[in-house]
Amino acid sequence: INLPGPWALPYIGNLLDLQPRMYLTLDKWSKKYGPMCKFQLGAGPASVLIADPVIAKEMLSLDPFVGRGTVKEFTLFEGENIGLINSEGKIWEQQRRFTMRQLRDFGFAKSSMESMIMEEVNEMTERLLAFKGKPIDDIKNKLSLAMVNSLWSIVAGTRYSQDDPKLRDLARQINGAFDEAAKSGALLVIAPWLKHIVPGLIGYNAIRRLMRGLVDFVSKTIKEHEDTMQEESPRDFIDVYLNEIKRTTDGASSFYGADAEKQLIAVVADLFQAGADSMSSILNWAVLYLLTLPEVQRKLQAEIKAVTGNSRPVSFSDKPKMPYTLAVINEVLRKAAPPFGVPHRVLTDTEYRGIFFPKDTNIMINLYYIHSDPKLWGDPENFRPERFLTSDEKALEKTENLNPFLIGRRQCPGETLAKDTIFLFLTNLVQKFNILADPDSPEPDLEPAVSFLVQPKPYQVVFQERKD
Ligand code: HEM
Repeated sequence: INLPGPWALPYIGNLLDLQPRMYLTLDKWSKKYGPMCKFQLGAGPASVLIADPVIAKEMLSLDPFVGRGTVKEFTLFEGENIGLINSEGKIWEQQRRFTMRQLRDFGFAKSSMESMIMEEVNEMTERLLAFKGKPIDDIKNKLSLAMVNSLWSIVAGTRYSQDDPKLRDLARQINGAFDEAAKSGALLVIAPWLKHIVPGLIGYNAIRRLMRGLVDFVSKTIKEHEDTMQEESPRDFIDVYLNEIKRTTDGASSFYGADAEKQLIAVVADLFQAGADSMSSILNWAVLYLLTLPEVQRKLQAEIKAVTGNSRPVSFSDKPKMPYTLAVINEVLRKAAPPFGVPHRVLTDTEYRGIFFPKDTNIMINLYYIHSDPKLWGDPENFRPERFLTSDEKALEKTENLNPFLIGRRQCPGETLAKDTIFLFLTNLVQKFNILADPDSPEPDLEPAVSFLVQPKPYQVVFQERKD
């Protein structure tokens, strides 16, 4: 591939350069080599890093670039590219179209999506009130459980109390899969054959155990649905999906026959793996930023009061009247989106902008670079929600430079749900509480923890009930 890039070692390529914070190395390369550069992950196909929002938008809308780069050891059923995240071609199109329609219409729910999310917000509020203003040291886990629960009630129709061990296990499995990927991913990428020799040492056993646990949990839930569902009144996503399987007579469809239920397991697991951690990480950052920026918090609280009088909870329908709140959420997404998206695979040999991309090339979008490029943002280092507002601060300004959900044909199908959930959680918590630093703890650190994604380091936070 005729592009500039760092010099790569045989077999391991640039993997050693990527430690400990991969996104910082990628940032350095984009600064040095420009909007398109190449590097090498292990002995596999070349990777191309895109650091320009116009090129990203153009490429990701083209058919040859919508494949998915997947390490087969990390897939739910090892090596089977089914479900949503890892599938391609016809299966991907069918499963994605169906899931997006259900997430959008949500016509199958007994109660609306809003009331399901509000139930979680209310439980969270109760739990925070119980601390009576004492510092909390694991807000990450609390948010993560709330997000798993919120997704679970939409997909599987049930919610658990936040103390329920079943829910805790599910959350741990999902978080665990990401952590294992971060810890041992490099070796599995360089030398997947090591799994036959030292499977425990390179994290292979741990990842497969997690995936089996997830499959078991989801399979049991599906079985319970089959035993109790009534075709004419589906209760949740799983019921609607089971109906679709029954209805399908086209033998070529991925909703047909014995394999269809496996697809369902993979789709449900994918919704959790993609949705729970990413939403709770963004909310965790939002809490951390508000804790360090009292001015932003006060302005947010003033807008909430102007719209609701603080005499009722905030609801979806308030959104159009709350541009500052939406700008705060945009600013958190700009700062804390998945730093290099989710990799794509080139499906066929392709020429683009005069450059030849062989089949299987790995494409990564450098969102961290794009979201912190001074040419696009002026003062990217500052947390300044006003950058997303018109000069009178009465409306959101359109921008093509913010792409936390990526863009094009594989764009995140959970975007609306994620934004709505974050909106309801954030506004209703800030309406009830002042989010404060613990005066007895060191000042929180805004540098992300070392991990695969960008997560805040653990910190202490006080939720003080508002009396005003
Ligand atoms: C703030 C929260 C979230 C962020 C920042 C986020 C971001 C992303 C990104 C960057 C991608 C890769 C898109 C691509 O490959 O071009 C993605 C894919 C995906 N996301 Fe999200 N996401 C979030 C929440 C959710 C939620 C709540 C769900 C589920 C309801 C979800 C489900 C998915 C799925 C299934 C995919 C794979 C789509 C495909 O391959 O066609 N995401 N997300």
